[in-house]
Amino acid sequence: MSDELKRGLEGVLVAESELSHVDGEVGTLVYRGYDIEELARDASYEEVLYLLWYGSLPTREELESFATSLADERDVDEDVLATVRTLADAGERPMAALRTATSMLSAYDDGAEVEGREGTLEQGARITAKIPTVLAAFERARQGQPPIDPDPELSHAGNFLYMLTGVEPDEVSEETFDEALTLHADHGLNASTFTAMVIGSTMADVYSGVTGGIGALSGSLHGGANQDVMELLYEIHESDKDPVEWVKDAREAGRRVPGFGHRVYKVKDPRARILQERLRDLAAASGDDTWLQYTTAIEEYLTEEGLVEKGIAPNVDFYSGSVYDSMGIPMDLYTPIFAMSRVGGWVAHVAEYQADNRLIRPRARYTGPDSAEFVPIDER
Ligand SMILES: CC(=O)SCCNC(=O)CCNC(=O)[C@H](O)C(C)(C)COP(=O)(O)OP(=O)(O)OC[C@H]1O[C@@H](n2cnc3c(N)ncnc32)[C@H](O)[C@@H]1OP(=O)(O)O
Ligand SMILES: O=C([O-])CC(=O)C(=O)O
Repeated sequence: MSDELKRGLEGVLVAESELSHVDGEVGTLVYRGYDIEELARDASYEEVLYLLWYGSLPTREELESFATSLADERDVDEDVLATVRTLADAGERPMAALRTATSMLSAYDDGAEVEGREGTLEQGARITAKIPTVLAAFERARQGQPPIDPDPELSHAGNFLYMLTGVEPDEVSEETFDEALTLHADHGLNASTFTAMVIGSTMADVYSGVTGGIGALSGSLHGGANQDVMELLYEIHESDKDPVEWVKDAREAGRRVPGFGHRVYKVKDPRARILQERLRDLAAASGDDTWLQYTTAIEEYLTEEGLVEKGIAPNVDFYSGSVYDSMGIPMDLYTPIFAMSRVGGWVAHVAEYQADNRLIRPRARYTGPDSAEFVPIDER
């Protein structure tokens, strides 16, 4: 047994997976061998889910049947919607509300019809289908509005935007959002996926794994950074400072730049590259390139400063927020939207891991005292 301490489990190999591969030196990401750029451009989120869950890209017929069965699961029980309203009234943060509501969904799931991998995928599909409904209902409740019923005729991406606003999205918004969902669907053993896997490795149900995954994703070192980036951009905007000056000051004050740095990527994240392109398209279409200017200026400055050379480059969270903001989506929904996509990866990894399961249980080096004399409470 090796006694080498690997803080943060950096580089530790704990499983084999066919699902996705991140090449951090070159800056590529593939899902089951398919390059993320191609999938983002040419495949829908539903196709990507099918690929991750069932192992191959679907035929047209398979996709139609899969997308229909997913859309049929979008309705959420009235009790869960009532809880969502209660949470909104209490001022709960959307990511925490999503965590609570996702956990509650299990009370209204009669269980999988089959056992094992297929059962995990069956329940995982229900969770994946219902998360957008929960999230949109939460946002509507915060605005004092009733929820909008899901429309089974719309795509996963299109239906979410519709439930948020009550207006069917235009083609560009739907496609851009669908692309963002594809980009966020899976990413090796990131912290939230590992969390879901650890939970799954005890043979707990997939609701527990997904609920844990949401919790892990919410933190500022992981998915929470997309909201932090947008808050930073607004802070800069409202300060009337030049973005580069602002970042200089922040760095001098010892602040990390959210949306930069990654455990695996030592070069720019390919998803950041694609999202930056989408931001460019959205800015050209709207005539407002404020966020594009700010983010590009910050990236250029940090590149000149040698940060990128040191391997601290833009990650997916650096550009996603500006894309969502350009689509009029509130800032604190960005991380829940990440979860709405990543649930596909969590479910896929739990199903894959449980098929050849071994309890995940590492160890810590004990650094406490060897022995201590117990003193009864009244004598301390
Ligand atoms: C979807 C995702 O989860 S993508 C990641 C989203 N998170 C963020 O964007 C938050 C900002 N980034 C970070 O905090 C980090 O880069 C992490 C947590 C993502 C990865 O970090 P780790 O692999 O654990 O690296 P670690 O935290 O040890 O940092 C290594 C060095 O890079 C520096 N560094 C890392 N990220 C940044 C950053 N964003 N800004 C400035 N310096 C940074 C650290 O200060 C450290 O420098 P040092 O060795 O001189 O002390
Ligand atoms: O892989 C990671 O550590 C974080 C990340 O980019 C993701 O989860 O998408």
